[in-house]
Amino acid sequence: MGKIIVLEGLDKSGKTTQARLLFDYLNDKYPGQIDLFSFPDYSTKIGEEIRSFLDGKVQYNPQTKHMLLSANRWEKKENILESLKSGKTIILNRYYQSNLVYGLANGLDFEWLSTLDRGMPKEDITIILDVSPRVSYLRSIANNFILDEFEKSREFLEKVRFNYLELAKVCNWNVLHSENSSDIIFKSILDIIGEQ
Ligand SMILES: Nc1ncnc2c1ncn2[C@@H]1O[C@H](COP(=O)(O)OP(=O)(O)O)[C@@H](O)[C@H]1O
Ligand SMILES: Cc1cn([C@H]2C[C@H](O)[C@@H](COP(=O)(O)OP(=O)(O)O)O2)c(=O)[nH]c1=O
Repeated sequence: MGKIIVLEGLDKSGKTTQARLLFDYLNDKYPGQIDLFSFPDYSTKIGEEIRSFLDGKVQYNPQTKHMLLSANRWEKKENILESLKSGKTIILNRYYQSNLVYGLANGLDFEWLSTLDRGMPKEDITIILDVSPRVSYLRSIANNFILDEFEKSREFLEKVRFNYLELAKVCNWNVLHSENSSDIIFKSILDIIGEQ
C-alpha cells in the first residue's frame, strides 16, 4: 500500500475507534506494514503544553495555540518519513486538516494556517467522519468525558463542522456520514481506501 490515510472529524466523531479498527484490519492483511500516529501527540514537551491550554491551565492567544499544534506535527516529521521510506502505510488520527478547520473557527487566516504545515508529508486520502455537534456532545456526556477548551461551545463546533464540509468540496476530502454504527462506518472507510 504505502499510503497516508488521514481520519478527521469533530471531537468524538469516532476517529480513534475507526483508526484502531483500520490499523488492526490492515495490519492483519499486511503484517508489520502499518503505522498509526495520533495528533495532538501529548507525549512530547510541546504536547504537554497543548494539553495544558486545552485544559484551561495556561492561556495563549489563538496564533500561539495553532502554532504549537503544528509544531507538534513537525516534531514527528522524521518518524513519519521513516515509516514512509520503509514502504509502510500510515494512518493519521487528525493531521494538519484539524488546524485549518479549528484555526479558521478561531478567526485565523487560511493562508497563514496552511503555511504552518507546509513541507509536512502530503496525505493520499482524507476521510472526514461527519457528526453533528449534538452527537459529539451526547457521546461526551454518555462517557463522562471532560470537555476541553475547543469542545465547550456548540456554536464553535458548528463552525468547525461547516469548515470541514466547505473545505472538503475544494480539497478533495471524503465526507462520511458517521452517526451510524461503527461497523457500517468501517465498511465505508474500506470502500474509500479500496481495501474492501
Ligand atoms: N459509530 C459510533 N456510534 C456510537 N458511539 C460511537 C461510535 N464510534 C465511537 N463511539 C463512541 O464515541 C466516543 C468517542 O469515540 P472516539 O473514537 O474516541 O472519537 P474521537 O477519537 O473522534 O474523539 C467513544 O466512547 C466511542 O466508544
Ligand atoms: C491536531 C489538532 C487538533 N486540534 C484541536 C481539535 C480538538 O478540539 C483538540 C484536541 O484534539 P483531540 O483529538 O480532541 O484530542 P483528544 O481526543 O486526545 O482529547 O485540538 C487543532 O485545533 N489543531 C490540530 O492541528
